[in-house]
Amino acid sequence: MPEYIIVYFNVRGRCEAMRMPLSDQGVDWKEEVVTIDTWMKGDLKKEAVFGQIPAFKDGDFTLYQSNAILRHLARKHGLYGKTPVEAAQIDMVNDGVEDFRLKYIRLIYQNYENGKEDYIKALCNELGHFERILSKNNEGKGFLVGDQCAIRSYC
Ligand SMILES: CCCCC[C@H](O)/C=C/[C@H]1[C@@H](SC[C@H](NC(=O)CC[C@H](N)C(=O)O)C(=O)NCC(=O)O)CC(=O)[C@@H]1C/C=C\CCCC(=O)O
Repeated sequence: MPEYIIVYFNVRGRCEAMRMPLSDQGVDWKEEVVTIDTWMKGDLKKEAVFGQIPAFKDGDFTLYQSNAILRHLARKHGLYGKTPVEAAQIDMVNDGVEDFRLKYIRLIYQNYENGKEDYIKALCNELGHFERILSKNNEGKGFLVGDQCAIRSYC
């Protein structure tokens, strides 16, 4: 029985960034897929610390906030760099991805028809930030930071 359970809607959304490292590291997990109807009943929302999912169950421990879940997995599975500086660099990239994700979510949920053209135009610049970070590590031949995979190397 896997010790990890991801509780989330039936979308990639905020959980694909967990699924890829777990899969690549050969770590098993179970999915508890939440339907909209179940969510609208309100029990799960009431139970959620901030009224939202994903939730991540690690044995008897349940964690909310997707970025906290990623950092938890990074610490547990050696994906958080070798030094405090490398961990801080990984946090910086994770926060950069969060900024990028929020722009995507605003586009999807608030401004799709009027915003999609500008969003696509800005994509090269947005992704360029991450390319420049990669290029600075071992002339782009390395990982995000240091000389090993990190939790944010996957997306
Ligand atoms: C009744 C509303 C159902 C919404 C389901 C829908 O699939 C939404 C998904 C998008 C949300 S995640 C769901 C949201 N949780 C959070 O925003 C958590 C934020 C927290 N800071 C964290 O964990 O980091 C939530 O619980 N909504 C319900 C509520 O009552 O508030 C944000 C996304 O990224 C999800 C997907 C967006 C687009 C889907 C595109 C296709 C894909 O990625 O597969």
